[in-house]
Amino acid sequence: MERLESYLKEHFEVPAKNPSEEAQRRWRSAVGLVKNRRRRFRMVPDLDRRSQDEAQRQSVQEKIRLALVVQKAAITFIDGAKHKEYRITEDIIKAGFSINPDELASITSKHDVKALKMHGGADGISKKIRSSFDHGISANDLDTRQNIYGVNRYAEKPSRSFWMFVWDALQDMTLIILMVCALVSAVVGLASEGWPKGMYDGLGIILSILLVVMVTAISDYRQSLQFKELDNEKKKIFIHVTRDGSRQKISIYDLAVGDIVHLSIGDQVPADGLYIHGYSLLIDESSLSGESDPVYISQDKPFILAGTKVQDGSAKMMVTAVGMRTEWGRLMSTLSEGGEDETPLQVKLNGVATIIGKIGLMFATLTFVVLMVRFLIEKGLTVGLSKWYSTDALTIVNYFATAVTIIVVAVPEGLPLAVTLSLAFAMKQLMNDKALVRHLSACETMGSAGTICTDKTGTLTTNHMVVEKIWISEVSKSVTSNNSLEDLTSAISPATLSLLLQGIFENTSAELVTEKDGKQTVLGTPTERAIFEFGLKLEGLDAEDRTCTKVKVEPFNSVKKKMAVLVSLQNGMYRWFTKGASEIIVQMCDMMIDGDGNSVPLSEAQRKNILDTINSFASDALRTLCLAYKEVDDFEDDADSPTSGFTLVSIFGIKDPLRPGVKDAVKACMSAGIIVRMVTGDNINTAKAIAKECGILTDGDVAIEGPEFRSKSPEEMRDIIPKIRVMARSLPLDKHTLVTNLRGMFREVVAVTGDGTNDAPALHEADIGLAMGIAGTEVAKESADVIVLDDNFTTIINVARWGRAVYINIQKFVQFQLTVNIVALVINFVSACITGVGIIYSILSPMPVCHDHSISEFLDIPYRNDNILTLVSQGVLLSQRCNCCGSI
Ligand SMILES: Nc1ncnc2c1ncn2[C@@H]1O[C@H](COP(=O)(O)OP(=O)(O)OP(=O)(O)O)[C@@H](O)[C@H]1O
Ligand SMILES: [Ca+2]
Repeated sequence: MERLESYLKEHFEVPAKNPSEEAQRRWRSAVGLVKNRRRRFRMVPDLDRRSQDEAQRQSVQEKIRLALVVQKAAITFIDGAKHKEYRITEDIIKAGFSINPDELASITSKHDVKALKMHGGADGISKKIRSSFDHGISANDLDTRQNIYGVNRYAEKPSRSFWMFVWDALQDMTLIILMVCALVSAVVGLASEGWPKGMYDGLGIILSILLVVMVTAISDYRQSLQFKELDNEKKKIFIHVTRDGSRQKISIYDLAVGDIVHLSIGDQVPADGLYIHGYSLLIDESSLSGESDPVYISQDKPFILAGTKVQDGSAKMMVTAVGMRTEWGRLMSTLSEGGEDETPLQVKLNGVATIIGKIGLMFATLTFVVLMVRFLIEKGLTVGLSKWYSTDALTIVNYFATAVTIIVVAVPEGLPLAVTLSLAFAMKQLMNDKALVRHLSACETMGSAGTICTDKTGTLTTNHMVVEKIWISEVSKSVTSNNSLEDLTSAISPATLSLLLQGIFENTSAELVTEKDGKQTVLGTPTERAIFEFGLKLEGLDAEDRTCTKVKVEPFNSVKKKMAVLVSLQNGMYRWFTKGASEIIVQMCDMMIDGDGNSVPLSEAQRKNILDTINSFASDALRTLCLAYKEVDDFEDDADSPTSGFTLVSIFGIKDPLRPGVKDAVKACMSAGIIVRMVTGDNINTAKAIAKECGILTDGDVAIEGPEFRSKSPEEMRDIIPKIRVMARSLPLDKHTLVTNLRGMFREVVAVTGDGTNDAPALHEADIGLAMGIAGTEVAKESADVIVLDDNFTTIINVARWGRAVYINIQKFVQFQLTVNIVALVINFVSACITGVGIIYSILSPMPVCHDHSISEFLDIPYRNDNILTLVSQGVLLSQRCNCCGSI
């Protein structure tokens, strides 16, 4: 047993995530006896093909990179470069457009500034494609538009038909041998015993083979449909556009040339386009060109390519090319599906199948030898060995078939596939439970997770934020009802109020939009929406015209934890507004506004008072944000916003209630031995209050702030990490460090949740990365293994449950399958003298049984990372007790 164990360890062990190519090749070559390679390895990637694809992708990338660099150079230096002639066909004119689709596409893909100028810039082009920056396109002529300029889809490989699966199932070596046996048996039988009696044996074998083939093919086919469905689900991406004058969310597949797309941080650009308007838009082109330096996009360099990612900033873009007319489309269509990395369990079971297969082969040979010897002895004793009849040949063929049957029965080909089947089943169920599993192995790994590092905002809380308290010019007020709002407006001077409103409405990334049905809604992140809606409520009481223009915007990101805008005032001055994490903003302030709206120096007592107010808001589990401003005479174009000399305007306390069910989910985790840790960008007191509420933080646990955590030495980290339950004011990098250490120092299996672009490294590093489906950015989703569609912590627990369910069911399945195999083997061998050919056997056997009602119990079953070999021995024991034969 021990030797077997080390054999399995040596050859059949791969890490769950990003296995090395060497490990992947090793186990493949260690798999001996395989009856049907095509089927057995259907679910694992073809490594040669994968490296070919990778090479191809790199060469295409290199071409794009060169094209970009050379084109840029060519346009600057060779001015008179000849342009290809594009014709405007009848169809284009009839549809009311006046630019050729290929020409339009080439302007963006080749960064052709000259051609762009020739067509009158983005403005000129928008007229030629009947779009407008403010209204977008009209949805009425979408079809004509898509007819002429194409649809935003990439050429896909046709999916495999049912008959291809039948063909695959027929590639089984043992089945082929049996078919030959059947033919021989039929021919010889016909010759010696005549029609129809002589046919029976052969026909029997053929029918059984057909049955096995059909059952196999049907199950494989159904599974492939299921995977396809999940695959389509993965590709569903939505994006904001302006169409018919209103902002709406559409699938990227419905995007058409002329659409005005709103891009924000973390988005993947869905089509080629021209930049119209925006703020510090930074684009990461590495997915396309391999070039790792991000580029700033502006009016002078307005070309944005599909497949690139928005690293910072926000912008509006007009689509100029979609689908296969973009470089990205071409790149995507050259790639075949590389295949999903195999899961550790799959690999291990391949090892087990190999061992059993070898035993089976031994038994088969032995059986054949025993049968032959017996036959020869009997023959020698009766008719003598010199006389041979055709019935003898028939007997030998039948013996041979029996031996082959033993192999059919003994090699548990279904074992590795059962993992896939079981995981696929769990994936489907999880899909209904609002978790989209992107990688099969995640489901399996999740079952063994020992730690979950979770976000706070939106995961533990509902993300429906409302401003509940405000502090302004030294008065702190609760503002949940209309009365209290009136109280507020009467307590502060009009000048103060107008400053507050300006700060709210200028310094925001939220937007008031009119939807298709004429309703007005506020778009933006929940925090932004809360403050904006609060502003709207206030404004209703005191309508104020806002007469300043935005000059510069520094969008919010979770590293800086603040955002800033610069507005120009009517008196020729400029004013910076900033808002963000309370402690950070307060540090930047040395003044505050008083009741009359004047800026007065901040005394130490007042500063202390302010910090106390922040803490008291935070202890009520409110999210705190500060708003401040600073007036300046002038500004530099590429300088960042100032970091000192601000005047504090107000502190907001925003309520974000706990999600229902989170408390129970945390409890369930605890009793299952999974530790929940909260890693949040929010204030430590807010974090602590929420953590206590949902049971994550109890007495004796540690809550720490990101900066303090960062400054710890490795030894101190080793001490403190197991105790950390809450990490507040963390940077995305802190999350990454925590995960790396938990995995490295403590060998824990770590699940991590994340939503931001900056969370991507931690999601990637974790054993299981879970991205938020609603609040999460495309970049985060791409690095994750599971997408939590409803952003709910309870869903994460369901993933863990299913992970365990899968493991436990596979345990059961292994036991069952081995019992069947071993019993069949023994019976076949023992009854070697009887030439019965029975091959009615397949993975008909247990479709892993996990029903909804039982799933909740799985977390209660203590998780044991049992060695598969323990299972094998259990299986053997079980088979000794079992006196029924399931297969013959
Ligand atoms: N739009 C915004 N403008 C300015 N400041 C903001 C904005 N959104 C959040 N903040 C501030 O930045 C802080 C950190 O936000 P961050 O996105 O890093 O984490 P989070 O989303 O609050 O927490 P979690 O990591 O739990 O989701 C918040 O606590 C808040 O004070
Ligand atoms: Ca976050």
